[in-house]
Amino acid sequence: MRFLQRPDHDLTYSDVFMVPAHSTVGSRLEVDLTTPDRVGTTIPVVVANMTAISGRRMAETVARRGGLAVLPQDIPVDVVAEVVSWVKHRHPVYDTPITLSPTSTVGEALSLLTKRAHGIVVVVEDGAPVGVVTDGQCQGVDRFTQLSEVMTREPLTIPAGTDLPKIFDVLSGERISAAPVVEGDRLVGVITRKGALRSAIYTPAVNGDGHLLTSAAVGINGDVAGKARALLAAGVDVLVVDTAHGHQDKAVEAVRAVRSVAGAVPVVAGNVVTAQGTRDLVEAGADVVKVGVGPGAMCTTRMMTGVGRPQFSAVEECAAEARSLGRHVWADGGVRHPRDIALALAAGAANVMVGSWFAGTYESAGDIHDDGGRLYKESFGMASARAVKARTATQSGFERARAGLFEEGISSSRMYLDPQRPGVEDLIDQIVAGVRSSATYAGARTVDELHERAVLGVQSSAGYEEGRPLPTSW
Ligand SMILES: NC(=O)C1=CN([C@@H]2O[C@H](COP(=O)(O)OP(=O)(O)OC[C@H]3O[C@@H](n4cnc5c(N)ncnc54)[C@H](OP(=O)(O)O)[C@@H]3O)[C@@H](O)[C@H]2O)C=CC1
Ligand SMILES: Nc1nc2c(ncn2[C@@H]2O[C@H](COP(=O)(O)O)[C@@H](O)[C@H]2O)c(=O)[nH]1
Ligand SMILES: [K+]
Repeated sequence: MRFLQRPDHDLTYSDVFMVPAHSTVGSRLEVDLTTPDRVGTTIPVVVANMTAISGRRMAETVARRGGLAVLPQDIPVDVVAEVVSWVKHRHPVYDTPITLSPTSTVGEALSLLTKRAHGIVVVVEDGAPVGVVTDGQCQGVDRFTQLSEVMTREPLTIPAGTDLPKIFDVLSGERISAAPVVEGDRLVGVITRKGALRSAIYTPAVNGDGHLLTSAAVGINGDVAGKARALLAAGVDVLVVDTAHGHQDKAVEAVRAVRSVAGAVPVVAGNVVTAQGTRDLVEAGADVVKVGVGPGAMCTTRMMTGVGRPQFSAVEECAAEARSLGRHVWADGGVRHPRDIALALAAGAANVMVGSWFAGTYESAGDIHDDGGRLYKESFGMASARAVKARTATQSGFERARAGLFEEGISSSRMYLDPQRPGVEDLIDQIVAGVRSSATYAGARTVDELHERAVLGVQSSAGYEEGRPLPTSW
């Protein structure tokens, strides 16, 4: 990566733009976004380890499209083990169905429909689909109405293994968006028209056994090696050592402890924003260093402490150091648009963490709320009073109150679902389209080539503003 003119101050994503270069890449579909960090992701998207965002549905859905979700350090190990096992038993192509019985109610169906983006409840009897219910069929009827009264009977089903373009055509021909997938008459999944298209374009992130990839975070306090061992025993494929200030002795010790038990499992550690911080974590055993202090949407660190670093420059410096040591970085925080991910990769990141942007999706861990017809989810920072209270639940009242004094995050924010893109896969489509296109503008076929070839400039806020679309006249 090079600058047209290297600036003498630090920059964040909005400060920079990429200049188009001569390209021999004939199509955006020629771009391979497999990440060079060797964790197994086929797109550069990692869901941040935040309690309001990263749970089982997020992990399953994102891994199916080639990304990875990190389960937060606050989730008890036995729950992580259960989630990991569940994710690993999901189908790499078909979505997990929402199932109810013919005597279940419309109210139950409505409360479950927003858990997943595919938009149908499959009504089952003895494991076989006997009906399908959509949101439309639940409107205008009493919430206690039984599903047998509103469902479409003898629904169209797709035999498992059917060719993906054929599924797309069949669903288009029948003018339906989703159908149950069956082996014999047994329900094994759901597929949507968009899902068939996506499965033809994306490659799932899987481990050596072909199971969807999983990851979990461990903090730096307590028995770090013991917790890491337990996570490994649960089948976690990528371990993340997670703390606000990764460049402190305790964090370095924690990385050493995790490395000593991790074997061949990749160890990610952070957060830092300097070359020296990167080097120290690599020397302690990190395969990947997580970069970002203060850019997160839920984060008040910079306002509380004045500490942090504009994210583009932080990623650039840390990535250069990591790459010189044969390692990589994940850019963590501050991503609001697909462009930010392209720019993080241009700066040298191998993968990019997204938190709050994904909070406003069906698949995030929180409950859905309705604000006068606009759906939203509540999100909160992992250093907020709310998260600290949960994390310190086993400590004395005094210790909890003392920990609560050091909050550096928002306890409650509303993340609205975009009606055009309510599912995390909709956002992934947008990200992947943007980043593939960005690579072709740079003449790059891979993530590494994007980094090597990118030419960047620094823009004024007017320059940034010019790039935004204008929905009304001026
Ligand atoms: N990327 C970012 O900008 C930030 C991310 N976070 C996220 O919030 C969550 C909680 O992280 P964290 O607060 O590290 O909690 P942890 O539970 O991981 O504990 C951090 C440990 O480090 C010690 N410590 C020393 N200096 C600091 C410091 N400046 N900030 C925080 N801890 C310090 C703490 O001791 P003591 O409490 O006695 O001081 C404590 O023992 C994590 O998920 C983290 O990623 C939080 C802040 C910034
Ligand atoms: N200072 C804080 N940082 C936080 C907190 N919770 C999460 N985070 C960091 O943000 C990123 C995600 O960034 P986003 O812009 O995509 O939301 C996450 O991975 C953490 O590093 C917090 O309470 N305080
Ligand atoms: K912030």
